[in-house]
Formats: sequence, structure tokens, C-alpha cells
Amino acid sequence: MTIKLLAIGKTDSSELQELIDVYQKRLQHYINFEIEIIPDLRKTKNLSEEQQKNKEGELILKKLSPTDALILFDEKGKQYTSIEFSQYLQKKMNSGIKQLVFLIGGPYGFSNEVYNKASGKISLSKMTFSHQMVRLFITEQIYRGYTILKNEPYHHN
Ligand SMILES: C[S@@+](CC[C@H](N)C(=O)[O-])C[C@H]1O[C@@H](n2cnc3c(N)ncnc32)[C@H](O)[C@@H]1O
Repeated sequence: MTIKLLAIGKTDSSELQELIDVYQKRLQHYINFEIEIIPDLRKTKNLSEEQQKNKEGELILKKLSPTDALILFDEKGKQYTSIEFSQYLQKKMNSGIKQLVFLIGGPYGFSNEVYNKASGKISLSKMTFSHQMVRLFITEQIYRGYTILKNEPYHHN
């Protein structure tokens, strides 16, 4: 299985990008992990929130291949402990999925079409984080998950 983290808009902060790079590099030891950024929409001033979500949704759906399993990161999703999340990753690997795509929404979240396409929703917290910050949190949690699966001394309960 490969894992792709799909997100909208370049990471603005070089400090944040550096940290993401650290965990992304470490992850290559365990799994083929890729981050793909969909460029920000231009000229959004005249778009309603709904229109922006729909346009972003179209771009997102174009990026998926028919065999991908799409999981959304969403405040209203299911919450996991890090150990539960590591077990979740193991289950996905056992299920024969070719590519697991984790998706981060834009400033207003996801369109209905994207929700309909997804097979699950994961929440990091009931609080809302910026779409840029969650990239780091998710990448670190995937890394943490693999160190747990390998019994490596990174995670402490
Ligand atoms: C600024 S938030 C969008 C908030 C918007 N109100 C919504 O309903 O999704 C941008 C993206 O960051 C991610 N995100 C933010 N907080 C999150 C959380 N607590 N758990 C999971 N994902 C989160 C989601 O992918 C979300 O679409």
C-alpha cells in the first residue's frame, strides 16, 4: 500500500514545511508516502463558500484513481488514539488497498461530492486547525503510527 496526503495550497511557512519534511523523510523508511498539493484556486473573491468548495472538489476528484481509498480529515470525523490509529493503518494495509489517500480540505472544508466519494472521516480534535498546520500533525501521526507498529521507542503512552 502507498499513502498519499492530498491538500490544497502551498505551505506558506518555511518553518512548517521544514518540519513536514522531517517526518515525510522519516516515513520513507516504513512506507511509500507522498504529499501532493493542489494549487490554490485563483480569483476566489467573487465565489461563494459553496462555489469555492465545489471548484476545489472538482480538482480533488480529478486527482483520484478508481482504486484509491479516500479518507477525509474532518473535525466531525472519528477520533483515534495514536495506538488505535496505528491499528487502523495496519488494517488498511491488510485489506489490500493499493493507495490510501488522506485528504485535507480547503478553508471551508469539503463539497458534498467529496463527502460522497469518501469511505471514512478522521478527526484530530473537536477544535479547528488551519489547513496548513494539519499537514504537519497528520504526517507526524502517520510516522508515529508506523513506529508503534514496529515497536520502536518513539511513542510513549
Ligand atoms: C480551516 S479547516 C476547514 C474548517 C471548515 N469549517 C470545515 O467545516 O471543514 C481546513 C481543513 O483542515 C482540516 N482540519 C482542521 N481541523 C481539523 C481537525 N480538528 N481534525 C481533522 N481535520 C481538521 C480539515 O481537512 C479541514 O477541511
